[in-house]
Amino acid sequence: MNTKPIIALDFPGEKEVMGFLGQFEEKLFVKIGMELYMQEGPTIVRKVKEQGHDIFLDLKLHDIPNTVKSAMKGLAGQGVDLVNVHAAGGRMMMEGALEGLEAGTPAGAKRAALIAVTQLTSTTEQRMHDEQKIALSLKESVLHYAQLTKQAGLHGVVCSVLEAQAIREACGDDFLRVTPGIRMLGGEAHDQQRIATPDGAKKDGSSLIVVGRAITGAVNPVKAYQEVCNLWEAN
Ligand SMILES: O=C(O)c1cc(=O)[nH]c(=O)n1[C@@H]1O[C@H](COP(=O)(O)O)[C@@H](O)[C@H]1O
Repeated sequence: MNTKPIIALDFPGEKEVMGFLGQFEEKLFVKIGMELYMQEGPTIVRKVKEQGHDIFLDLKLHDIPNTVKSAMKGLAGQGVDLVNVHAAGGRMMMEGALEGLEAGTPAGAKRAALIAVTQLTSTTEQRMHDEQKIALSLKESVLHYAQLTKQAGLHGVVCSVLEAQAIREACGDDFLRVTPGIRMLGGEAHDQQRIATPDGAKKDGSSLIVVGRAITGAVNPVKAYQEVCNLWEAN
C-alpha cells in the first residue's frame, strides 16, 4: 500500500478538485469523502483515477449486512484502493462488506483494502459516554472495535493517533491504523478532538495519515503538503 499522506479532497465539486490537483506535479494518495461524492458521484472517482492518483473512497457505510454487502459490490467496480465502513455496524455487517467487495471486484483487478472506523476523531470520551452510553474508556472502545474488525477479516481501522500504538500491539503491525485528525504544531483543531502532528503520528504507530484542511486550506497547498511529507517521512 502507498504510504504517502492521504489528502482529504473535501471540496464542494469537480471544479475545485481539479483546481487543487492541478497545482501538483506528482501522483498523490487522495481521499474522496461524502461531501464530494454526494455532489459528483462515481464520475469524480473515475476522473481522479484517470490522473493516476491512488484513492481512498471514504463513504463510511453503516447499515444492515445485506445492504452494505450490495453497496460494496457496486463500489468495488470503481477501481479505488481503500474503502471503509463503520465498525459499529457489527461483525456481520463487516463480513458482508468484505464479501461484497470480493464479489464486485472485476476479474484480474486488485481488490481494494477495507477498513472500519472505530470512534470518530471528533469524539471525546465524555461525549462517547453521554451520547453513545458506552461505559468503557475511549481507548478501550477503540481497541474493542479494532479487535472486532480484525475478527471480521478486514485490513485495519480508522482511529486517532492516540490509540494507534495500542492497536498495533493488540492486532499486529500489518493491521492498518489510518489516522485522521492531523494538524501542524499549533494549527487550528476545527471540529477534531483527538489530534496529532504528522511526526507524532509516525512516532506513535500510525500506518497512514489523512490530512485535509491543514493542506487544502493553506495559502500554498503544495508547500503545506511537502511540509507534512517531510515530517511524516523524517522518522
Ligand atoms: O474516515 C475518515 O476518513 C475520518 C474518520 C475520522 O474518525 N475522522 C476524520 O476526520 N475522518 C475524515 O478525515 C478528514 C479529516 O479532515 P481534516 O480535519 O480537515 O484534516 C475528513 O475528510 C474526515 O471525513
